[in-house]
Amino acid sequence: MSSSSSSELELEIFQYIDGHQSDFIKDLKEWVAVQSDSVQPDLRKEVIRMMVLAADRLAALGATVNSVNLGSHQLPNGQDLPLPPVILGELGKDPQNPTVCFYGHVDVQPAKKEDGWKTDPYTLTEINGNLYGRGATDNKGPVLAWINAVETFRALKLVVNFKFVIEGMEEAGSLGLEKLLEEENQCFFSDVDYIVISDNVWLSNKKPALTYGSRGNACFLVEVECGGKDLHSGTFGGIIHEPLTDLIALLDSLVDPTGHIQIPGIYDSVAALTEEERKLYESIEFDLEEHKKNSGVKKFLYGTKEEILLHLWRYPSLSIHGIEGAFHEPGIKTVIPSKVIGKFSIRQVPHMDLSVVKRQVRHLEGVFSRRNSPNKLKVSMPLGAKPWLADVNDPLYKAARRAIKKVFGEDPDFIRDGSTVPVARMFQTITQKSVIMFPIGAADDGEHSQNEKISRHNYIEGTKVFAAFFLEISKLHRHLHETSNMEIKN
Ligand SMILES: NCC(=O)N[C@@H](Cc1c[nH]cn1)C(=O)O
Ligand SMILES: [Zn+2]
Ligand SMILES: [Zn+2]
Repeated sequence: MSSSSSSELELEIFQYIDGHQSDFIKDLKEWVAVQSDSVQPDLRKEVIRMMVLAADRLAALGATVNSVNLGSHQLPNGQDLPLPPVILGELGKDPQNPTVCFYGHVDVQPAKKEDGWKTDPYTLTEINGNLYGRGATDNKGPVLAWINAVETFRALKLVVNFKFVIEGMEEAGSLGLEKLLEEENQCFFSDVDYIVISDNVWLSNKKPALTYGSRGNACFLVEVECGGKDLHSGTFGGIIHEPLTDLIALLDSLVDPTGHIQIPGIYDSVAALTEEERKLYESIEFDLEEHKKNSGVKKFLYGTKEEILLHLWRYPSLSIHGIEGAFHEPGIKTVIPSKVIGKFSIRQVPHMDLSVVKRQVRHLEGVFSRRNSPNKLKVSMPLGAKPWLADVNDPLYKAARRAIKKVFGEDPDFIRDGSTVPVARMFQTITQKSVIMFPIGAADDGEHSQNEKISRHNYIEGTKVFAAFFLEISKLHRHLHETSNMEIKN
């Protein structure tokens, strides 16, 4: 394809996308309306309903769709729960075209209006150019932006063969996905050239970014139990070892007020910071004040841009997420809970090893034994995801960078991400294909938070950037093949 016909095609595609904005937003509204929360067991049927909607959307594109049943999983309380199917889709089989596999997830984090949302989390609401709703940016918006970009091409001409992996358990750690990828490695993935994940967000509110690394995560449960029933604190308070008091002491032993993890040995295998890498951090544009404003907090643990980025991207962090069984509703209930479960996670970085971290967390047993408590302690790691790091010299990054420059008029930031997309490392290890993370959401989108949003601008321009990427990767792929064929002939 000549460059003039390619830019004509581009123009035609961009016009199509601009002309179909309201259809694309209508699609997102329909998806956001599904409470596909993979974290809360009683909403699992909604996740499964969401998978049907996503499969139907791909089928309407003309893709072949296979909804793969992953069976079920067991909750800590012993209850068996069905896993949502993973969708494997395929569109186009032209051997001249590169095959790009897209991954996205259509499950969401929990959301309730009472958590402090200004609008109903499951009703996509546009205010001042922002589309508010749970999943708007994480990750339903980007998944639909990709699908709509493909749709635009289908209406014109396919320059890429597409494959899709859409899952519904990402927010709960991508249960069952690794086994499926291993099983499909020689089949579904055999002819895939490139893998694109569009999840997470830019580093800034306005400047686009490409992500080349993400942290992993090890999630822990700490259960402390006394007897079989809750007790009156007037009748038993002062004469028993209370499970919640034990648990608070255990949780308090994990991290100090400076954010330093107190678990002995936890930093031992963290990759050493090279001078070259330190310099890289110095050159990254990052607005600390903007980031602070996005978070709503008054002060960060670190005062410089370099320290903040290092601690987000390439050092582990420990967060405490909640306590099951502890009375959390408004009002006063003078009870001693009999069983409480603390939840925390440790974000993993290269070269930490999940099994070593699991062993190191046994530090809690030592803390517990020093309390001489007769209560029962159980520590488990129900979930572990490894960190991911890609090579930015891969053609995928070149094509994505060109597409961003074309649509947004500037070069992207090259960033790592502090959060976890478990499939990134799985794809890399199992398929050995090139993987890119190509976010379209902005830093102030509020992933996992109240009032999550994607701006209309990012959603629509993000659709264009994906379309421009299809053209760029097809050009680059052809060029790479022509040069390698020439080298073989010579
Ligand atoms: N948008 C990616 C994301 O938010 N991923 C989750 C995945 C996860 C990690 N541990 C449990 N779930 C994240 O919290 O990073
Ligand atoms: Zn996500
Ligand atoms: Zn998420």
